[in-house]
Amino acid sequence: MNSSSVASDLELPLLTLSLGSVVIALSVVTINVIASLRNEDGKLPSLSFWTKKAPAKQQKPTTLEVTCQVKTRLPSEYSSMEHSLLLYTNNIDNEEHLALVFGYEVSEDGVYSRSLEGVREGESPRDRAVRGAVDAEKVPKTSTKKGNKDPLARIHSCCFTGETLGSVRCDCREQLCEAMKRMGEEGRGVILYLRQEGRGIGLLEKMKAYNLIDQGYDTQEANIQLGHPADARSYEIATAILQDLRIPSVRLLTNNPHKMKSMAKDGVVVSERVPMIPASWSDLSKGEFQDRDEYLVTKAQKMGHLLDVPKELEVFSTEASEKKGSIAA
Ligand SMILES: Nc1nc2c(ncn2[C@@H]2O[C@H](COP(=O)(O)OP(=O)(O)OP(=O)(O)O)[C@@H](O)[C@H]2O)c(=O)[nH]1
Repeated sequence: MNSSSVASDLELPLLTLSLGSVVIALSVVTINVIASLRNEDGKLPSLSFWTKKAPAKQQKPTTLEVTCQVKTRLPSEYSSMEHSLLLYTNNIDNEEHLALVFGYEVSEDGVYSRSLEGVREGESPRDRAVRGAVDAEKVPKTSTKKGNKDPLARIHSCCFTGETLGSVRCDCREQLCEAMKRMGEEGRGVILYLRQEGRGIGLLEKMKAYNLIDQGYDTQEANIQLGHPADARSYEIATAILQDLRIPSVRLLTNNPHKMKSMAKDGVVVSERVPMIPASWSDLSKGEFQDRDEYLVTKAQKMGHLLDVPKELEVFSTEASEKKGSIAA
């Protein structure tokens, strides 16, 4: 027997041995994997589990798109003029944001929604009427820039407690009514009614914030105590809606400088800021204050709102911290 035949005699059992170990190792791994897949009742997952594809990663769209889905005429007791209520959807959030347009007009230089009035394939005249669009042949083919005074605009975040329930913890209802009244008087204007309850933190968290306010925190501190930013809103949807409405430039009804900066950044010109001064602040001599006065003082003194605080209300800047002190103790 030569040395090479001894080597080949040894190689075969060694190879068989290693293949055997690999097979055993693979079986142990398979048994463990199957065991880990069993449900609590010991059964293996159904066929759909094995055939299900991994969920595609949700890509956030890079370009914001807003679409007006429907428009309707709305006479309101808050204004001398009826307005058009437009409901928008978008590709960034699932909210139905709204625009209240005073002086909606489908004409070459009018304010109207491009996305609503645009001709959609296969739709009948009735379909157009149901979603509130004019007859397709009435939509202008060209457009010219309006030369008139810029329309009033307001970006308004919704407030269920103030607007629906009449809460006086804030001035939201007064601001909405005032904006509608002024736009009715001018015969033009647009309110962008954004579904951003509680400065973007939602009703549940806003109600918790109210309880903290009742314990002595102010409106800004309450948000922060709950782990939220003082203001969680952004306004790019408002700008996109204005662009859809062919409004390049506005007179913005606001005391909030962040809204103005945001408009300008996204390409809408704010040619003028029209302040919103609470009606009750014109005469505080009776010394009758409401919760919202303290709220507005905080906005002016801590959140950058452009409001001159009357001297009668300066008491609120120190009172809150004293109350908090007593809670901490
Ligand atoms: N988190 C929180 N939200 C509040 C409180 N009070 C009112 N809000 C919300 O604040 C928002 C008020 O929005 P706006 O009136 O549009 O905004 P603003 O920042 O006051 O700016 P201008 O009114 O334009 O000057 C609404 O979403 C309300 O629900 C509060 O104490 N805490």
